[in-house]
Amino acid sequence: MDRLRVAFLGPLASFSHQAASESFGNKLADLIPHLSFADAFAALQSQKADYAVIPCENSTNGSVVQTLDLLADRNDQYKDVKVCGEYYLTVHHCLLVHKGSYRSGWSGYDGSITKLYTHPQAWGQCESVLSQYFKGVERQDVSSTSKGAEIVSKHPEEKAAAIASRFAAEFHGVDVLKENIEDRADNTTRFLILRNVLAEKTARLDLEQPNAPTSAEIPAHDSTHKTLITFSIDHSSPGALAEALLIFKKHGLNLTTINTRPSLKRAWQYIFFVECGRTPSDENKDAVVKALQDLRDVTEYCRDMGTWKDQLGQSA
Ligand SMILES: O=C(O)C(=O)C[C@]1(C(=O)O)C=C[C@@H](O)C=C1
Repeated sequence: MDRLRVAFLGPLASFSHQAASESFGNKLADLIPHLSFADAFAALQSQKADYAVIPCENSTNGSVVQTLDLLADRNDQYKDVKVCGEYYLTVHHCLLVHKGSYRSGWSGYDGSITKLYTHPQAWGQCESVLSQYFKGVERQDVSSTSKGAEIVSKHPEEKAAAIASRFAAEFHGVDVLKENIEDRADNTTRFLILRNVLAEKTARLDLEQPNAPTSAEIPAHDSTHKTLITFSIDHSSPGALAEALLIFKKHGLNLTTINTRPSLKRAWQYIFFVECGRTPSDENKDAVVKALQDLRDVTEYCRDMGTWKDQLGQSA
């Protein structure tokens, strides 16, 4: 069988790398780092990659809006990209400093760090430590947590630290000044596994997560398949959103999350991202197709973004 090409946000040792290697670890796969989520989407659309592993939400900090904006696909750039799986990664952040720069460790830390680097999504996962020890310290967004670690490794002259994983510290040869700086021990990021629907070999892959969080750790949804549908509505028509959401109920589809992003067509008009779940049965096997037919009557546009196995609580 051909090797699978899996795109993720690099450089190596990012959390996305970890999610990609864990979710495709038992397959013949080449993991290909990309500079941005947009680059990974573009590689998937142009079939330079068969899959992409992209973060979409974090249990502490909420939605990854950059990913939602790419899924919104306002300019029809990624029309063959669909979701085919999900992966939950427990995310532990560390404060990383240039090798040998703080020899007495966290207990001897003198408050001299003047700059912090990380991916924008990580700040909101570590607010307690940041507000307690790094008030007023400059925060520099970088393209990924591992990019932050790489910068710190290359700049001994800066009094800087990066927020990234222990794996990134080892990979980039920097020291861990403090570990587990995330606000919550159960800090988890959900990654979507995307595929190009035109790539033949992606149609058959079974993507089970053997180590998925169990229902004791995270409450499971009462469903085993999830579907993502994006749509926009005519906001001037009273009840248009309620009407659209009732269609999910009519077809026995349980709403699990709803997100919005600006449509960028008119101010205060939105694209809705609705995830719904169902336990597959003979009765509901056409539920998604029927719901999409009905939605087309009440929405301005709507798009089926794929169906995949719910991994929450599957290993319980
Ligand atoms: O910067 C990384 O290491 C990433 O893989 C991105 C990302 C994200 O966007 O959510 C992934 C997991 C963590 O939540 C923090 C950052």
